[in-house]
Amino acid sequence: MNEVHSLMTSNRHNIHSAAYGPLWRAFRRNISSGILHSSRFKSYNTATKWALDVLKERLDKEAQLGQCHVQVMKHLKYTMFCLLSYICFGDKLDEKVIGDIEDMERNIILSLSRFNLLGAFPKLTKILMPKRWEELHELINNQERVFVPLIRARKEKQQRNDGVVAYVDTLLNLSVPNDQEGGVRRLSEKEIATLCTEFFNAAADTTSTTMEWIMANLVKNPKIQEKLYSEIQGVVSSRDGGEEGDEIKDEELQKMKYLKAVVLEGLRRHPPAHIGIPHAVNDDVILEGHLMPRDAIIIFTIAEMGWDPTVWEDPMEFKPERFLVSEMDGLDMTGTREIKMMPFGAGRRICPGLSFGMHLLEYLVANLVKDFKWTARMGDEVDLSEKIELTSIMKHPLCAHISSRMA
Ligand code: HEM
Repeated sequence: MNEVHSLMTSNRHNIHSAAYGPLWRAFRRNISSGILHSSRFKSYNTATKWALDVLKERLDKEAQLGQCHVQVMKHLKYTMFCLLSYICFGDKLDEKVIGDIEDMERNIILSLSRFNLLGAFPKLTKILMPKRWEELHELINNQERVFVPLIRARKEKQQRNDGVVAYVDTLLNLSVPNDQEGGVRRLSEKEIATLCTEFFNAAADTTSTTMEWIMANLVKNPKIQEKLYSEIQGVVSSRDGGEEGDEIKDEELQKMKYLKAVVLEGLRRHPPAHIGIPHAVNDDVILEGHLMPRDAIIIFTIAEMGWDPTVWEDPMEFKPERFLVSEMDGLDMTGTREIKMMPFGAGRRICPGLSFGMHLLEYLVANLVKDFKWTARMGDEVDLSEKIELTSIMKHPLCAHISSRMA
């Protein structure tokens, strides 16, 4: 792995990198059919419930301090880091450690594009840009300083068999082809640290950004929020007397068609990635009469697909009802049958976190709407202008007024 890949493996102008392929493929398989497969969701119940409690507590606290106004995004981000660190290392981490991971990942994201040139021309840039190389090494050292102790602690716990399967366990057990000597080998601690960064960066921003957009639209459209709340109440009030807890559970989420429609509409109207990660064509392909030459770089315009007026009526409006009509039943988001929208990409490189991402969005939206009424601040309009960072974020972050529904 070269130094630039040591920050994020998918930071690719290495799309063609044969040397990198096997490790990346093993990582993908490990996520989609292993740690984040839908059969595992139940085993994350403790983690998701904990993250939800942290989120509600933080929202409550800020609301009490600031006349019920909350800056939503910072809490969503922190919540995602709580949840992902639990899944990654198999336990609740301290606030300080979670904060360190969040800061470190943010620094990496913000500076990643500065290192593309180093990866493309390492020899030349080592002479011409020594400061930038120093900066890169500093980020890599920091990544290892934060993650390696956590990886080692997890390794020890794994030996004591605590009954939890953490993401890091699956990486410690992973075998990848050994390029130099043939056969297979285990991942080094440094490689595992890089894959942890990949995991946090792929999952935290995408999910929290989408959550913020959905909540902003629910604030802007009180009727949609009330319709969703009615659905939630309907499901919750039909609980058997014996059912415990006030949190909405997986089985209950399955019964909520309008909730799913709200989440899908959020992903269609505000996909966090406006364009996909660049892909390359393996061989010459003729597509609808156009030649795509071998090695051509292809970038899918994800947002434009979801806004196509020939496919979607009033595409720029937020209308979850469009997903309730029969033609939308079983909408294919994997690109296997058709592509109407592809917020998670499509085909072989589709997001391996699709099912988990959808599950999380439904779980968080349902529970936040069940417990709080979300409204705009007095005299304030929710502004849905966008700004592109790593993902497409709200130019004016959502600041909402919340009030407890229990009162
Ligand atoms: C709202 C939630 C999410 C959205 C909208 C989303 C979207 C995407 C998109 C558009 C891609 C690029 C696909 C392509 O190259 O064609 C991607 C890749 C990826 N996503 Fe997600 N994602 C989400 C959540 C997650 C989660 C929870 C994880 C868990 C770790 C995850 C892990 C990844 C990884 C590892 C890749 C790179 C896959 C590869 O290059 O082969 N994502 N995601």
